[in-house]
Amino acid sequence: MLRLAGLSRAFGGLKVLQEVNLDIPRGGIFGLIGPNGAGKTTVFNLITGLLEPTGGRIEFEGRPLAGLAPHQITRLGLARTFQNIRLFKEMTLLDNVMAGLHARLHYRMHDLVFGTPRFRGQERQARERARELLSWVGLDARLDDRADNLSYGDQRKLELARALASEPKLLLLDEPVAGMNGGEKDELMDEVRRISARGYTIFMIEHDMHFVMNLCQDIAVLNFGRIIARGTPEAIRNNPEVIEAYLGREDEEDHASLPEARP
Ligand SMILES: Nc1ncnc2c1ncn2[C@@H]1O[C@H](COP(=O)(O)OP(=O)(O)OP(=O)(O)O)[C@@H](O)[C@H]1O
Repeated sequence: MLRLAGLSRAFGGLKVLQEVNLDIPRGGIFGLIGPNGAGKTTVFNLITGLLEPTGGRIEFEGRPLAGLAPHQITRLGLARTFQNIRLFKEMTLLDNVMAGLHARLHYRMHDLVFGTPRFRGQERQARERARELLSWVGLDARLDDRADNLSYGDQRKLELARALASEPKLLLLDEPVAGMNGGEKDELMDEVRRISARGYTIFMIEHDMHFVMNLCQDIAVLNFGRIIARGTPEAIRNNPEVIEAYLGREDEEDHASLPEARP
């Protein structure tokens, strides 16, 4: 579904990604892990058109993404959440998700200004869909709350609902459980599983090993801008090069081990 071929990116003399090759098949939940600064977010920024590669190419469903603007890439069916939450904080939950849906609506300025039946019909449908998406992440009881009244964990869930509003085929999640407590992580794990079961392909970057190892069937490891391993959670956990990448860095206190997945 998504192919990265010889993908490279440098910032000045700093080679952040070096000839990354990665094929992400349709369906399932794919994880990209790696120590801080390995280049993971840069991979997402290249895929979503926020950055241009300095080498190599990206194809989505066989179509090269080179030269496309981020909104054009979104229209092809690719959506993402960000490591640093980006919500409309003073707007309600419903309006935040509706904002994501508007990219897909088909009315003209005329319809909007005059409140035509076409406009009203589409708005009604959008509101229903927004409600449904909020229920997928367990926030449907708080439709009219302001986004900034949510806990940090719930703001992340709202971001996920908003990303789903663009009807993506592939959903990129950048550290979805960062800042969440244990209970929130477990809830999100169930919600991501259910979203995946609805037919969305999911590609996540995540530092929380328990979350990644339990959720992803297929994991790649990035270290210093190169893919050093790819495989099942079991294979990744036992890969000596991966263990070395994590254990070999003293600044990685919270990532210093690859814990066993809970059954
Ligand atoms: N716009 C930029 N300009 C210059 N350097 C950058 C830029 N974006 C990223 N970098 C550098 O590229 C390297 C990789 O960063 P990136 O954010 O992709 O890593 P990461 O694996 O996502 O890290 P983390 O797990 O900490 O989020 C870092 O050394 C970072 O400082």
